[in-house]
Amino acid sequence: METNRGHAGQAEGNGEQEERGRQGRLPAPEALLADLNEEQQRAVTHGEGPLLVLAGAGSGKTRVITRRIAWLLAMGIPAERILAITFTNKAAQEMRQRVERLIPGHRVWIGTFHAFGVHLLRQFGDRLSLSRSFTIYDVDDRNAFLRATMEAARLDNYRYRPEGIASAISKAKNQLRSPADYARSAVDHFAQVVAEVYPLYERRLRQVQAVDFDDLLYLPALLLREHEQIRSHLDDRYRFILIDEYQDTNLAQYEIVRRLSQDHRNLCVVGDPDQSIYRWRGSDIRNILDFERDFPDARVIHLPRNYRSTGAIVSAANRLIAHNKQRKKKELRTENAWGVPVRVWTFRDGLDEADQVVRRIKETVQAGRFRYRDHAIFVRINALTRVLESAFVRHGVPFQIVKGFAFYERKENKDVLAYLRLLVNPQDDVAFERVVNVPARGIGETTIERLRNLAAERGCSLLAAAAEAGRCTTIKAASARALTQFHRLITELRTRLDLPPHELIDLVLQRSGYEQMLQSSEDPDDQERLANVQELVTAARQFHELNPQAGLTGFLEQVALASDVDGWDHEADRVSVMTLHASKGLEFPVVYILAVEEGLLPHERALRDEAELEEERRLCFVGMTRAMRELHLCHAHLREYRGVIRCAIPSGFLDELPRDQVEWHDLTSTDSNSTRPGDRPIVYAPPPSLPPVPSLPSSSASDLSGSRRGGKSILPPLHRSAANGEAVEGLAPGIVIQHEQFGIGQVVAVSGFGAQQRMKVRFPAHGEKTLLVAQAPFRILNRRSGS
Ligand SMILES: Nc1ncnc2c1ncn2[C@@H]1O[C@H](COP(=O)(O)OP(=O)(O)OP(=O)(O)O)[C@@H](O)[C@H]1O
Ligand SMILES: [Mg+2]
Repeated sequence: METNRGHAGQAEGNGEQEERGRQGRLPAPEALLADLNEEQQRAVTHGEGPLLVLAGAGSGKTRVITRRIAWLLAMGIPAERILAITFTNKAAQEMRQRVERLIPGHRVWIGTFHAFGVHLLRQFGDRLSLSRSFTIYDVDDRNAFLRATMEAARLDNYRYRPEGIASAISKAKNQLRSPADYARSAVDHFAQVVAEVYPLYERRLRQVQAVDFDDLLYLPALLLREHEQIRSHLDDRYRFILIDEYQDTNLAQYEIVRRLSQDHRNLCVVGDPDQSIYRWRGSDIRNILDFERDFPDARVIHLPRNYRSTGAIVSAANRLIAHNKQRKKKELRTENAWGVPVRVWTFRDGLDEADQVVRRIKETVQAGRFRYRDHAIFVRINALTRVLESAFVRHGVPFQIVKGFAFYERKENKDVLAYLRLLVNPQDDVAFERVVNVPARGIGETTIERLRNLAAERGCSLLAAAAEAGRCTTIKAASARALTQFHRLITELRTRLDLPPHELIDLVLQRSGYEQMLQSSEDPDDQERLANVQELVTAARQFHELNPQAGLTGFLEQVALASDVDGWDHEADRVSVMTLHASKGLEFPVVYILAVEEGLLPHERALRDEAELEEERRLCFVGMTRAMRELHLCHAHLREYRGVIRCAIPSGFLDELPRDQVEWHDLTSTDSNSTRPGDRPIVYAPPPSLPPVPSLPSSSASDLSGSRRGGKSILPPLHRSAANGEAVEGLAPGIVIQHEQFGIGQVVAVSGFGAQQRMKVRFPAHGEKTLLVAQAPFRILNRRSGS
């Protein structure tokens, strides 16, 4: 019996050295090497000069970084001379703790590139006319700000959406192209519009003392490029630089690294080109492939052995990735046991897939083979988690969906955060506009428009203009009063900036009337919103306890830098659900990858582009190589995606796995869960011209329900509630049903109870119908995703 031998979580070992560290004794340098193989030891003990560790998944690269930090410290290198960069804040936190266990009390700076960027800008931003209290705009803020910039410059009459222009600017920054660089190469009309907007956007951002997310890399790169004194100071300060997941650096990150390791070339990077999955965000795999060209004297170390996964998993992953043409040939090897075969599961539809996977996990846990926390489910896109959520609830299985910043993206929390941002940076016009009339203060859009004009005339912020509103003839007296009151509120609150962040949030909630607004609301959702903003107070308190010196600015910074995986609690005994992208660097005893289907994995975006297809294959490879003991790949015949139910074709990636080593299980018919090792799955070929289901005329929709394979319907039987006259559980607006006569439709309203329960359903081919639930012959097909 396999009893809880695996561990889930951030990969990188928990050897006995760490135990020793916990007991407070500093390990002798050699003790740090005991549980490393020869190549790892060479990497850890490498002296000065550039070092590239190029190695496959699960071969101990992250362990090398952690151990090398400890080694350098044990060799007497002062902590402040070491800089370690990880891919997520979560990974940084883990690494910090692991080093802490080896060398208690160390103070090495370990964080992401973005956090390092903030760190530099808070120190040296003044060289770029940036005050210490600058605001960090997230994507929403940035888009709103760009829109406002275009409106102010009367550039909003083009047919291009601000989001499109914003992402072109983002790309330019990641490639270190200034507005002038961009303008020089702008040929088509879109590029010319971008070239016109980009400098205005930059100028206005600086006026309001804000930076966007890309600036956190772009500006430090400029700083290091243009201020030699600062560059050489930092180069000297960070004598030893270590970077994990180097294959996913972009040009701006690369520039920062290069500039910091010019005089002291003690740069150690580790990575795996087969795991480069952020091309769409500007990552450039060439950074790792060209390392030897950039540093001709670099020492290159390959780690030969995978410690993470069973032989079966390693073999399957090897076979998949071998199909990429743009790669250096390399094979993972492991000395671990072969283990159980990789399994491919075929389901009827996505609902069935979620249901059966969750059920299987529950059975495995009940049988004592693994814990819930040993399991992870990966999906290509977030939208697929919705169906899983209800399956978990139905089966009473504890789970966590790793979408860390969703909490901070809730409207109410963004409102409260906007108040805080405005307190820290009164120039922050985006924050001002967000909260000036929340709660309602009788300040309408016309007033705001006039206030914007006033601010533009005076060349001041909206908040400063608000103080003067009374003197502006175009603003109505009542609105002007409201504006000056708002100005007074913010000014008063600003005098309390010395309070710890959670106390300040409390004060803001009370004084702004925000709490009162939610408390007195009749809307039941507002009670939940109230709970959320109170949770924000808790988050701030916890932050303060851990970082008593960081203050409100530190808290806002943490919020701004939060990424998906940061909210993940790897110690909780829950099944983890996350995107394949978020799974990078982690490991779990049991992994399920859902919806391994054409259009999802590989994503439809990649179907026509060979380079993108290879990136999708790498993404699949990353997911597979997270598994330590068991790997399950799932696909279904029907998949609901973007509110449309489609026939789904198994991913071509499944065909690339070693057929004789993978077990295929077809669960599309209730009586057959037979195992046929070595068999190909029975591929359900959809009729060639089948359009998305909801637009089907009802006759073809019933054809679909009659589709047969092996003599069995591929859909569940019709729900005939007339037979028992009961209300149907789980019926709610948004749910997609199939009616015997009207075909597929979406529920728009449900009313009444028991035998009297009615639902209003919109049928594409028949319009809206109100039906008595207990009488209607229908079945629930699926929830509508994206609703
Ligand atoms: N020498 C070793 N002996 C035993 N276990 C090891 C050794 N080196 C690494 N491991 C273990 O192997 C697993 C993978 O290590 P690690 O996460 O460092 O690999 P990686 O190369 O960083 O993987 P990835 O490419 O997925 O980021 C971890 O559980 C780690 O503890
Ligand atoms: Mg790693």
